[in-house]
Amino acid sequence: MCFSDLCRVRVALRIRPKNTDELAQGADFDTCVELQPECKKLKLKKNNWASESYQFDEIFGENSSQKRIYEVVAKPVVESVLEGYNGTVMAYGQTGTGKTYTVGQLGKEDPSERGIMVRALEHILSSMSLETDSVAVSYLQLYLESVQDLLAPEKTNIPIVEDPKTGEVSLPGAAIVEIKDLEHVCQLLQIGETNRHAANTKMNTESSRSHAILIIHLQRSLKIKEETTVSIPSDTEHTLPGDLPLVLKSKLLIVDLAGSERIDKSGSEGHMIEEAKFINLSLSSLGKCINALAENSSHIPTRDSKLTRMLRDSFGGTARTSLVVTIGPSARHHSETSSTVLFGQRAMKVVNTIRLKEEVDYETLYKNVENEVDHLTSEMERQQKLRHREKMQLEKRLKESETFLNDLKMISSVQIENLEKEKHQFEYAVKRLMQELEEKEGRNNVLSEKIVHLETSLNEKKQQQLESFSTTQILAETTKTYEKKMGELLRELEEERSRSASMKGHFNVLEQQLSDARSSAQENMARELKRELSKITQTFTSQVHSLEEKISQLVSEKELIYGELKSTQAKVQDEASHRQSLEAEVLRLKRSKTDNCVEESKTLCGMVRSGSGLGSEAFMHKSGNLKETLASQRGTISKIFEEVGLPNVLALLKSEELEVQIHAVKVVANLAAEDINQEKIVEEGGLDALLSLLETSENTTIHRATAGAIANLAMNGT
Ligand SMILES: Nc1ncnc2c1ncn2[C@@H]1O[C@H](COP(=O)(O)OP(=O)(O)OP(=O)(O)O)[C@@H](O)[C@H]1O
Repeated sequence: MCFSDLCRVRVALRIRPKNTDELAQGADFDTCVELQPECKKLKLKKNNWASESYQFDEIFGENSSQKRIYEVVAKPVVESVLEGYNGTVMAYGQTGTGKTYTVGQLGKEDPSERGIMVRALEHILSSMSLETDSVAVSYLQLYLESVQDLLAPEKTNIPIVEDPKTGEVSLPGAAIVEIKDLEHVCQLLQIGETNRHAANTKMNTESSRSHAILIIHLQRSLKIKEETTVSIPSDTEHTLPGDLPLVLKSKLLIVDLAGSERIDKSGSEGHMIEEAKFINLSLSSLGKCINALAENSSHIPTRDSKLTRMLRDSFGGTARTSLVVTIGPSARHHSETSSTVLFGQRAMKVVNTIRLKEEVDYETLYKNVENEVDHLTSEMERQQKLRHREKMQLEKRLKESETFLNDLKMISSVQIENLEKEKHQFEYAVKRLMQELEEKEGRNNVLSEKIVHLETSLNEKKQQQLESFSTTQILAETTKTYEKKMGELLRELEEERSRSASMKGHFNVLEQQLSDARSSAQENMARELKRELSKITQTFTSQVHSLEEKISQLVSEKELIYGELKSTQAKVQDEASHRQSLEAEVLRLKRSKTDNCVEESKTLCGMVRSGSGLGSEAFMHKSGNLKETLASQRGTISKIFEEVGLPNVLALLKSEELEVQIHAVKVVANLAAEDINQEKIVEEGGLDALLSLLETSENTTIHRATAGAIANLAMNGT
């Protein structure tokens, strides 16, 4: 990428202050310059005859500071160099007029004395970043047409090479030292100054016989975007991928030319004359080139001297160029001053075509690519090693996994077999438990049925026992009544016996009377009495017989009742024991059922969730049913009682049909069980009816029911 611009060589004139030596030479120190600084014009005087005025870009008088000269002369060039253009700042003038002072003064003790070289580097360093940009210097001197390295004095005869295509001048072999900071700059310039060959001349003992050239190489980094088409010097277009390290390369030449004086004037002798010839050759060659450029000549004799070859770019080239021409004020040096002024005037006519050139930093690019290749190679090797290691590890793991898998398979097959066995065992156990459960359920059902049955029978037994107990009570009562009756009968018998005895006494009396009557002839009467007696006797005997029969009947009945009582008591006892055993059995069965249920629930826990729900619930249900039946019977009887009426029911006790009697007596017995009915039954003659039924009936059911009813009535307090 190139940008071109026309730029005239700028020329400033600097007038050195009056020299102390010159002043010492005479109070009439004559000057040859007439200065008009504000119009930047100078007139040269000779023998008080002033010549025409010469105009310069800037004229610095005796009191001009180093700083001012830098800012006017060098600063624009330095700024241009920082932008990427080449630049040149030169000092041209007679020996001792202050070229070195203007350009190379280090100003170690007084910074204000610093010349253009130090100030330019200071300016450049402050304007660049040394992280991305670089500043390097070469410090050379051209002495007797030989280029020497002031930073490496052993390097002499350094060739000057021109790029045939670009015209770029380079000095291969010259040291290029990268600058770190200003201190480093001063050190390098000091080294260069020390090494600069200086020959004593008559005019100036410290006069520079060589041309000193400081080359400052600048490289500033630029970045361009991807896929940018870049024109590169090989005239081929390349599309370079990625960010390219583009750079702006520029260089600044600061040249402190050797004195431009005439040989005879400088007083050079022998070796010195040779020096002066070469110096003048370079300078005259430079002057010729400038003349040719100023006259737009087609031929520029740059190849005539090494100086013009080195400065090829500075005049008529692509560099922005500033020239400081230095003159002394003394009239004695009028001709040198005049030639210097004319040199400057010609130089002002030279126009350069400054050109900005960006180029790919192939060195950096190469380094970057090389680094990238190194990095990629090492990364590739690392990756290969890593992959190899990973492969080895994976193979190892694969083997381990295979072994593990085989082991696992074996273990799994054994476990599967064991599990199969266990499964079969469990299935068998479950089946067995299910069977047991079913059996237990069956047993429970049977037990529940048994319980229900036993409950029913127990209730019946209870009822029977209750009835037996009532019968026993009735029998006891009846026995008591009979005993009482028997006592009464026995008393009657005793009375009869006593009456009989008294009758016997009376009979004896009568027999005595009879015998007396016999004796006294009252035989008729006796017969009468005898008949009467036999009647009485018969009556009595029959009465006695009947009584005795009654007694014997009562005794037999009593014995019968006793027997029945005993058998009833035995029955009651049996039934009581039977009931106890039944209750015990019921309890046992309940317990057994509860145990079975617990066992069932334990057995089926987590396997089969089921329950019969029978047993006690069923028993309760049955028991409830029984109670309900009794209650309903009682209700029915009460209904019959209310509807039929008690006298009618009692009348049925005397029915000739046994079934009717049985039902009637059961009704009465049930009624007699209720307290509220008892008095009514007695009032209605029920007790007598029951007693007569007990006497007359031979049916045991009637006996039992009647006895129960009598017992209930007998228990009534009232
Ligand atoms: N503007 C100035 N102010 C003060 N002193 C100056 C000035 N110019 C030159 N000098 C002094 O004059 C002397 C000669 O200067 P300088 O060496 O710079 O001349 P020169 O042109 O470089 O000579 P040569 O060509 O022989 O090297 C030095 O001592 C320098 O300090």
